Amino acid sequence: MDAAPPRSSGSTTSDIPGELAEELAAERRYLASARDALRRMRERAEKMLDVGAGVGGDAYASERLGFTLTRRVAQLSDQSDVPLFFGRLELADAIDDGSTRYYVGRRHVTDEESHPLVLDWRAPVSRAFYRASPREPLGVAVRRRFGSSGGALTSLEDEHLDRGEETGAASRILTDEIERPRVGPMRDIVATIQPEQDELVRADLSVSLCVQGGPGTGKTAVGLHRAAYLFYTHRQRLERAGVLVVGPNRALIQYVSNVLPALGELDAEQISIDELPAVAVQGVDEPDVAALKHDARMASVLHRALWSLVVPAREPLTVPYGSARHTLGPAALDRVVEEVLESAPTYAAGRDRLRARVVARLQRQVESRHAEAPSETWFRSTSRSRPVTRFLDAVWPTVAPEQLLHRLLSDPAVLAAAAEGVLTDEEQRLLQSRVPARTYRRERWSSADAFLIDEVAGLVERPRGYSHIVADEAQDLSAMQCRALARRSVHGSLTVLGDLAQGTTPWAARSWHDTMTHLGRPDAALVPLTTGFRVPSVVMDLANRLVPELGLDVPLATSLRHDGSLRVCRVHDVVAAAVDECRSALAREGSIGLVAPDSLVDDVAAALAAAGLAWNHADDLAGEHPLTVVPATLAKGLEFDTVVALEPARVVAEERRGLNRLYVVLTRAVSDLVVLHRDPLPPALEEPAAAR
Ligand SMILES: Nc1ncnc2c1ncn2[C@@H]1O[C@H](COP(=O)(O)OP(=O)(O)OP(=O)(O)O)[C@@H](O)[C@H]1O
Repeated sequence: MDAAPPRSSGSTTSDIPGELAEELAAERRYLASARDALRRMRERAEKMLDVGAGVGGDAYASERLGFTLTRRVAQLSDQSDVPLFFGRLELADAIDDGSTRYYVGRRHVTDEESHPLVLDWRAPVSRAFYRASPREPLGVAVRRRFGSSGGALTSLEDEHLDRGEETGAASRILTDEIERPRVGPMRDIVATIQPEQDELVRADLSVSLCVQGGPGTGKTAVGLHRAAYLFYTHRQRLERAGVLVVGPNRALIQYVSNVLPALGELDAEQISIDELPAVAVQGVDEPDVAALKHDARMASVLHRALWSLVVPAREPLTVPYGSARHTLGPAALDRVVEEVLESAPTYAAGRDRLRARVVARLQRQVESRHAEAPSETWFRSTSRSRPVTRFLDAVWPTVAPEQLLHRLLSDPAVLAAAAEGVLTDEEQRLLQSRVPARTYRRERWSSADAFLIDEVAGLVERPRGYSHIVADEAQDLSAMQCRALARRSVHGSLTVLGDLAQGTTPWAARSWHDTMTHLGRPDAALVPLTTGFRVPSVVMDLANRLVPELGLDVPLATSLRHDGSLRVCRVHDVVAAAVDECRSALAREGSIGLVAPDSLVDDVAAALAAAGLAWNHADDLAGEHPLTVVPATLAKGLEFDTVVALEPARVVAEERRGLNRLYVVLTRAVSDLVVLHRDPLPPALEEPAAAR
């Protein structure tokens, strides 16, 4: 089919032909009326909140009602910087009478008679806005997209799918959106979600996904929008058990944490992976030790160490009943222990079950010998009695997870018993190479220890679960971290996002199958994303030269962006040149990231201060300055209009996976990348020098 060029209003109103200008004016009036309607919806909700607060009833019910209404009011708040809708659908069968038009926006807006004025982007009808094409129009005759600025409509683009028109990636509105300067935290992409992204966003809750996508292909955006979509579609279930979004560090979480609230979703928990275990981290492991502690084999060692605490009974258990005594011998007690073990409880539940069953046996003894049922009081006091507790402490002792790990890391015999056949002698020595604190309470736990403690805690008691978990930058997760996530996944519904080429931890995945196995979803669909929305082609081409060196099987990302610039400059004084570059970038609009090898950050900071330039730290992206100084190890997931990247060879040299780190560093720029170096470049970046 020959595609006619779609009708478009251009990006400003002044150059719009008369007919389109009139249509734009009509759309603006519609937007104003939708805003009024939203205001009235909010006023009604506020009134209900006032009334709700005065309603009697029990405290819990009124608290729930207050909570629900407060959230409803918050969800109905209008964002003045974005229009209420960004699209319009005209359905094919209704085009003659013009009645079936749907505006697609960030949330439902209805008039007083409950007629829809704007449909939520997640509603089933809205799906066609993202997916319809001339080949598969999904009932759509005309799709209209709106461009906007500061909350006002500034342009529109029509595609007559019924006439074979399709703008696709050439849409001016899409291009404007991806090329806009980045200011402040990450924004939602609801207006321009692409069909292959939409397919992931709308995947059912029962489906777990593993998305392998190159830098800037929208993985983080897809994960967050999927969470928002699932909240909408399975509201009750997700609000009950919750949604967890996990990222690699606080800086990235802070950068993305506004997206869900801006979409009206206030209930997702967003944390960095290190915040998952409830353990204060104060210590640091040597890299070899950390890698070993993150190894999946540690799960077997810990499992064995914990369950080896359950031992055969040595003594009989005797309890009084009036003046009589009732006893269970070791063999009878061991039979009960066996029964409980067979029921595969958690460690803590097993102890409780053992207590209950042993006392039940004693109760039956009483019944048969005294021909009477002991009272409820006898049952309760016997359950808590010293002989029963002493028996449990000997046979199924309580243990704090920290205590168990401390024992393992400090007592060679304990470790040897638990690690036999699993860890080599050398590895066992490595695990005990740090001088332990005298008691477990004084131990300075490392981040890796925290996940070991979490593993034990998960064997002792099931942790709080979530209906859905989104794991970003998942290529960096260790086996033990994956397991920590898996045990919090109530139904196993996961969105796993990452890029093997950006793996920088010593335990980073080399294949998704391993990661998904540790996450408990070995069969999850692996979906590639390869269209980049952040990094301009010229920059992507440079970064892609590193990929063959990484020895990984990943598809290369291509960029939708053909703007932007790249300069690679050899300079005498990298720090001084960086200050100059930042100064001139500060004269332009947009954010600037000065990304330096970690060892150079102090020098850079001192030079910027001496030059009178102010900047944010990488973990404070909400800071007031356009310039942020980013150690290379914190660059992951972030983006800046201009990136000034220093000393690539040093970035490579400072870590085991330095090449992967450099790949991350080189793919942070939205528009311009300036690479400054004095040391020779890593060979992969040396030639061809055409881009210089
Ligand atoms: N469909 C889209 N429309 C507009 N912008 C988009 C779209 N998809 C992604 N983007 C933008 O592209 C940028 C990169 O997206 P995102 O950070 O989600 O990518 P990523 O794959 O997670 O990147 P990385 O691998 O570097 O972490 C963001 O600014 C995001 O808003």
